[in-house]
Amino acid sequence: MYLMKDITRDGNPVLRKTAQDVTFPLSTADRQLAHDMMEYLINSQNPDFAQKHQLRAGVGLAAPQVGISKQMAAVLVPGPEDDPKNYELQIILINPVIISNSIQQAQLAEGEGCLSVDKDVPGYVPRSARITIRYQDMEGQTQRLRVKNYPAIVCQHEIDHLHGHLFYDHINLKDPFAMDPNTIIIS
Ligand SMILES: CNC(=O)c1cccc(C)c1Nc1nc(N2CCN(c3ccccc3Cl)CC2)nc(N2CSC[C@H]2C(=O)NC)n1
Ligand code: NI
Repeated sequence: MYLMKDITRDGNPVLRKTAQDVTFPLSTADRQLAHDMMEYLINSQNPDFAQKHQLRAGVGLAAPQVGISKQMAAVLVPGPEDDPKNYELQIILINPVIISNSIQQAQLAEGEGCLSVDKDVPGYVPRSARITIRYQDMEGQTQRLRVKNYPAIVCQHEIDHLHGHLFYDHINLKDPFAMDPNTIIIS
């Protein structure tokens, strides 16, 4: 079970490296990694458990954030407020590649946070509103996933981690809240 002490923080070089491809069949360690990352997200989204263990809530976690420079990320986007466990997206992405993306952009109304970045970095993080991801599943089967809006933003944030990018790399430092008219604002 991961705790916040297991999460690498900005400044650790592992967060700025391109992670290594995962090979198949998955090793026991790789399977455990996938399980533990998803388990962290589930635990972090449980207010009582998160409070008890002082976990920051997240909807995505990439292997470099637990110090493992491998192309693997977990995404857990809750369902609606009244039924959060009816997840909008629950997936382990292995060797993910964004193979197409919309010109249309989207950004979170309140900017982005990251478990590996302790400071708040205000500003819009413009991303593609819709993307198609080619990835391998736990059995090594190549899959394609089309996502849009919030799940798309989360997937892009996590895939960025696999290439050594952090969310604030995308903030317009001259005008962090620059409003591009045809960018979808997601709240
Ligand atoms: C929708 N709220 C906003 O956007 C947002 C709103 C305000 C400020 C910021 C700064 C925001 N930004 C932001 N908020 C989140 N969380 C909101 C709370 N939530 C959560 C919290 C408690 C229980 C269950 C859950 Cl689910 C967990 C996720 N997550 C991300 N990111 C950027 S993409 C990867 C993802 C991530 O997991 N970061 C750790 N950004
Ligand atoms: Ni992050």
